Amino acid sequence: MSKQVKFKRTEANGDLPLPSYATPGAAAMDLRACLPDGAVTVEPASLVMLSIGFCVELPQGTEMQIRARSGMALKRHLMIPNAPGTIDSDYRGEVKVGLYNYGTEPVTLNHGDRIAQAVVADVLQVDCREVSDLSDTERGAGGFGSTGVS
Ligand SMILES: O=c1ccn([C@H]2C[C@H](O)[C@@H](COP(=O)(O)OP(=O)(O)OP(=O)(O)O)O2)c(=O)[nH]1
Ligand SMILES: [Mg+2]
Repeated sequence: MSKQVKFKRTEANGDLPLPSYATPGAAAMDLRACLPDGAVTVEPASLVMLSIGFCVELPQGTEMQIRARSGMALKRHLMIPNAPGTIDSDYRGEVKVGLYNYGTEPVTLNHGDRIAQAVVADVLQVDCREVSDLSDTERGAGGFGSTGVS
């Protein structure tokens, strides 16, 4: 059985449907903008924080990742600066999406527009232990392109 995520509607959200998966195989559920005043315009080089109209309760051991929808990011020039946004399993506040307009034109968003998508994923919370030596590997300390380009 799939895990359950609880959504609590905010006072400002009278009508938005629950986030949902657009297709049976979708990895992420779409999140809509809750804009009680109807619309918001994001000016170039400006950031808006939009509510999705719900608070969430995630199962312990999971997180929600707030990711850009490709069309929003690549065609409408609205990116999520803190991508992926992290929703902790113990967070009970309103889920918000930050959108930054990196284009040159203002972008208007309307109430109910699908502004982002959310993946719920398992997470490991580990014990952090300090040591004086780490195990040897073929890579060692090589990184940042050390294995070549092509
Ligand atoms: O895009 C986001 C990112 C975060 N949050 C909420 C849920 C998350 O559980 C909480 C804290 O987020 P994060 O850990 O990324 O922020 P922080 O700067 O580390 O703040 P804190 O000290 O509260 O953890 O803020 C959102 O609503 N949207
Ligand atoms: Mg944090």
